[in-house]
Amino acid sequence: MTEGATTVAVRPTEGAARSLLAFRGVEMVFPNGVHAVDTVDMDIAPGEFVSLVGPSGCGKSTLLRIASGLARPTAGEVVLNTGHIAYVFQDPTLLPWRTVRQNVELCNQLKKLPKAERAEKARQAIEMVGLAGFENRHPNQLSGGMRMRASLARALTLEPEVFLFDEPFGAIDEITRERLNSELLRIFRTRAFAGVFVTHSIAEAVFLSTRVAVMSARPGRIIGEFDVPFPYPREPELRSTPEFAALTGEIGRCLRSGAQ
Ligand SMILES: Nc1ncnc2c1ncn2[C@@H]1O[C@H](COP(=O)(O)OP(=O)(O)OP(=O)(O)O)[C@@H](O)[C@H]1O
Repeated sequence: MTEGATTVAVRPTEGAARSLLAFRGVEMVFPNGVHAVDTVDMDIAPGEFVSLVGPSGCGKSTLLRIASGLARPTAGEVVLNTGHIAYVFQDPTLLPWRTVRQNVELCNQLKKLPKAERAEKARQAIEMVGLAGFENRHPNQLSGGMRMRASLARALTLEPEVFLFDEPFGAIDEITRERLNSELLRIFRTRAFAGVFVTHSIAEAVFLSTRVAVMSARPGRIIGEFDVPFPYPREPELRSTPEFAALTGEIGRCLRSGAQ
């Protein structure tokens, strides 16, 4: 499900250069004593697409949940300089009894937008994710990749300035995943949101991002940040260049050093 504008602290934007989303000393210890996240400081500026990679259970999803306001940190704070935030999960969470169009309209229906306006926003989002012609299908009539496109379209109708992705393509086959990566980049450049993307794939992180942040094993903290120098638009062939391999290798070494 996509989320509205709820978070720990929402402050008005004062200048274009400031961060849209900032983690300030964020720490998370669950009531059962699990220390999931240890002092994370990170800024995400407009135009940035930051991927988070780290060992399983290091607190990546927890950080996204905190950023979206779904969870409250036990120390520190998240500062969100926009009210427009959206979130997509690995599970597309579509309502099976609603068509693609009805699913994509859902958030704006809940926000009580006039019917014509929400229909137009849904039409644009469906077109943007390449689902035009499939509006009247139900989720069980779609492939996994198409369901994820529908989930993306639903989030896009919120016109997010900050877009959080929790491993959205993790359950999708390699070829479809690469195609969805390219399409997500096109949408990123058209809609100009700031992205935070959780993935287990270093190659996916490098292909998509302006920056990759590496987390240690639990309790997760940021142990390395890597700027990705490749200009956009990025073509799929980028993945087979020596420069791409060198950067993924460097990030892999950092990841292993913190994996314990
Ligand atoms: N509500 C909760 N109560 C207690 N422990 C939790 C809760 N939610 C998550 N955890 C634990 O916190 C740790 C971090 O979980 P989280 O889902 O954030 O990790 P992750 O890095 O996203 O993992 P993965 O890569 O496997 O998806 C895990 O050990 C998890 O079991």
